[in-house]
Amino acid sequence: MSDVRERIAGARSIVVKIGSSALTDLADGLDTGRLDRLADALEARMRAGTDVIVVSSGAIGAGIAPLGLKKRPVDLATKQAAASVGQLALAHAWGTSFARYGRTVGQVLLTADDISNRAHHANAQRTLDRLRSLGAVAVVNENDTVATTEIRFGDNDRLAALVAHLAGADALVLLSDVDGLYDGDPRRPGPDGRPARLIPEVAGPEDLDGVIAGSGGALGTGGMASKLAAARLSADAGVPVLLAAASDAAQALTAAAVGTVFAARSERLSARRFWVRHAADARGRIVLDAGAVDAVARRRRSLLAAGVIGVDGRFFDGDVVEVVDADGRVHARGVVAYEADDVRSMVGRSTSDLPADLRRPVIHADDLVTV
Ligand SMILES: Nc1ncnc2c1ncn2[C@@H]1O[C@H](COP(=O)(O)OP(=O)(O)O)[C@@H](O)[C@H]1O
Ligand SMILES: N[C@@H](CCC(=O)OP(=O)(O)O)C(=O)O
Repeated sequence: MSDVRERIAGARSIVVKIGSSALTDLADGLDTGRLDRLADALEARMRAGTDVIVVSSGAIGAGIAPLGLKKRPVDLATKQAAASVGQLALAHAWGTSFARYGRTVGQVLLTADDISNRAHHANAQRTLDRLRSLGAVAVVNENDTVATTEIRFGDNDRLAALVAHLAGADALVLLSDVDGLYDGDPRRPGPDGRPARLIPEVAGPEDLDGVIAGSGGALGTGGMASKLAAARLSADAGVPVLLAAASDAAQALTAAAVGTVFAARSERLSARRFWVRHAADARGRIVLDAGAVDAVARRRRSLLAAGVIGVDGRFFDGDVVEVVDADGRVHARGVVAYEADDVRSMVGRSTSDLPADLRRPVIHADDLVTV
């Protein structure tokens, strides 16, 4: 067995994320039979000595039928209403299912802000840790009712990867309705007519060359692209990932011998660079000319005012901003040294033209992380 699979099979603490499609269907809502089988596999892993945190999607999917809706809502307010109805059913179902084993469940609802805000982050960490030490299983979901478009994780794959980082987990398991990563959307044949092929192991970004990550099903949110982004985030945090079908949960959670595994980086990104790249909300954008993009993204230089051609948003020194090219493509994120209006006054000027208090780089190389 590969080292990565061994690491996941032997992990002392894991985060297991379960997608909407594994727990709900459009017509009948929450499927408690499937949820029970997942709880069986999770309980078995806990009894084998592993700490488990569950990230469960499915609130919106579980709220559709009770509200008399015919399909997954697309507007934010109806999604939030469905999530508020469905979350109650979802948490109750997890509670009832684990009660078969005498196991208590704690509900933890988080937003993106809670992960980037230091105080909230510490509180969430403490709650998860205490639930674990009390023998209860945390069931996490996004706090959909208060999350707005700006602060939404957008998908629970990313939330799960951030929770794995926050909890210092040794592995992340993503359980979906697909049995792994394919080189193209498995629902469609590729351009040459052949069926998509399963990729058993992703050792690094080069293994993703040519892979087409398609959209999700009728109930899922992010599709394969959000799982790949979550796998990359986890790799940076030093956490290996297993992507498998929820119907294979028992095998996935014992020998990890199914699905696709993603190796972690051998050296995890420092906490600060990880935060800049993945966790912090960007407060604005700085637009660069082509020379500055090359200097910053390829040659890892500090960003100087001379290469800046535009500034978007209101931000202050110390905030995280996106560094984009003239077409809006994001190349890096960084901690900006000035507030937005100061950067606006510096656009295109060489350092020697600037007043003495504006001569530091707009973003120092140590504070820049490519994306
Ligand atoms: N390259 C790919 N490999 C595997 N699945 C893919 C790929 N591209 C698109 N998909 C689709 O992504 C879906 C899983 O994403 P999603 O529906 O968001 O799942 P979940 O609800 O578990 O988060 C699968 O049903 C699959 O059809
Ligand atoms: N918080 C939402 C999560 C939506 C979501 O990310 O779904 P999925 O892509 O199935 O993991 C819900 O519970 O419906």
